[in-house]
Amino acid sequence: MRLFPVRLSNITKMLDMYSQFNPSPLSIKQFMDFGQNACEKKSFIFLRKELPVRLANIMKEIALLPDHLLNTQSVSQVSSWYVQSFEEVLEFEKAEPTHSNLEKFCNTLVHIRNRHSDVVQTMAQGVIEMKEHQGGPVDCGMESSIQYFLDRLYMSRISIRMLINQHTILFGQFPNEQGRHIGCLDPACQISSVVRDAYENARFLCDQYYLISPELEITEHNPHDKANNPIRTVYVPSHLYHMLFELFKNSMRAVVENNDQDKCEKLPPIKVLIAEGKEDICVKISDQGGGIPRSQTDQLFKYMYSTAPQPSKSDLHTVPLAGYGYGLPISRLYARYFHGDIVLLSCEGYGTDAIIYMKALSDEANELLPIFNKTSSKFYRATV
Ligand SMILES: CS(=O)(=O)N1CCC(Oc2ccc(-c3c(C(=O)NC[C@H]4CC[C@H](C(=O)O)CC4)noc3-c3cc(Cl)c(O)cc3O)cc2)CC1
Repeated sequence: MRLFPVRLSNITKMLDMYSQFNPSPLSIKQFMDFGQNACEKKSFIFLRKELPVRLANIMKEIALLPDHLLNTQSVSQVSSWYVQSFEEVLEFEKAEPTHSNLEKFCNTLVHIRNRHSDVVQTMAQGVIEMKEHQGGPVDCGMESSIQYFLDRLYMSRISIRMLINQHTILFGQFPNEQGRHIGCLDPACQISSVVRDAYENARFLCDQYYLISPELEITEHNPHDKANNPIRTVYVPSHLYHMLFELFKNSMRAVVENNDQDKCEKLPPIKVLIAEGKEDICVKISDQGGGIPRSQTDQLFKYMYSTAPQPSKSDLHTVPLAGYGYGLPISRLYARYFHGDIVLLSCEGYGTDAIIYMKALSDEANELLPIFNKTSSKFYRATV
């Protein structure tokens, strides 16, 4: 994207200024407390500073990428989206919080969210362009710096979309159609319902492609609740759904492809345990899909996972359980975003357990945000 000198120097100056601030992480409790007595002016005042800070922090890292990645058409496109969005938010830097400006700000956030909707696919395309341009395999130093960068880019993107979604849902066109939800947060998210929802949708794809799918068994364990009511927590249901949908697709692919259906009438079921402790809420997905060697488990979290097919649009209908090679790493980012995690424990020859960890207490579920500083910059210099 060619920028005129005056515009370029202005952006550079503003980037340097805003990237000197550290992003301010919020906890799920803070999102909830604010949302219960939501004030649009306060949200506007906070976001017109916090959004440029988060944008500037990741834009400084985009600028540090190696030229043969940064100069690909796709990564240049992503970079220009960030520049445009950064400039659009800065137009409100000194604006009065009038009704008209608040409405314009909300519309701008919707526009920015839509502009960035294809960042993940476009970055995947950029990595492919870089590999094609290089003509050979990417060395492990380059792969680890790309892994480091993409983890931070997508975590930053998750956090920016969380802030935008909260503001546009709370103060947008339909503020009163939320029921008990506070923005995209559900204060009483029933985990087993999200599990069933994700399972049914993954099963639909599995049946479409393999004409068969494993059954689901759910067990809940909540030692603090004698009545053993369904376990609920304050969370973003769409984040939990994203993680579960990816993990169910992987389990179904392994179970169907690694069980000889001629020999056994039924496929072994996928078993899900939901457990609530004092510190963690865990969702364990256990399958008998044959497992993977311990030496290969880390590979599954790599954005450049070698066997992940790079589907064309048509492929996504014909090979539905495959992804762009980003399903698992991004699912782990969703878990880590609120200080949880996803862990894979595979027993080669038998099957795999995938465990989603979430914080049980909303005041411990703090955003985990990438911060641009000398340490992160050194990482790029060291491995490029
Ligand atoms: C980057 S991504 O997120 O987009 N994505 C990651 C996922 C990948 O697809 C998959 C899916 C399933 C599996 C798989 C196997 C399996 O396949 N075993 C048999 C091979 C074991 C190695 C063996 C070899 O040595 O090469 C060759 C056979 N066994 O256990 C699992 C499994 C994995 C996850 Cl993560 C899980 O949650 C549950 C599971 O049961 C592997 C790969 C698409 C790409």
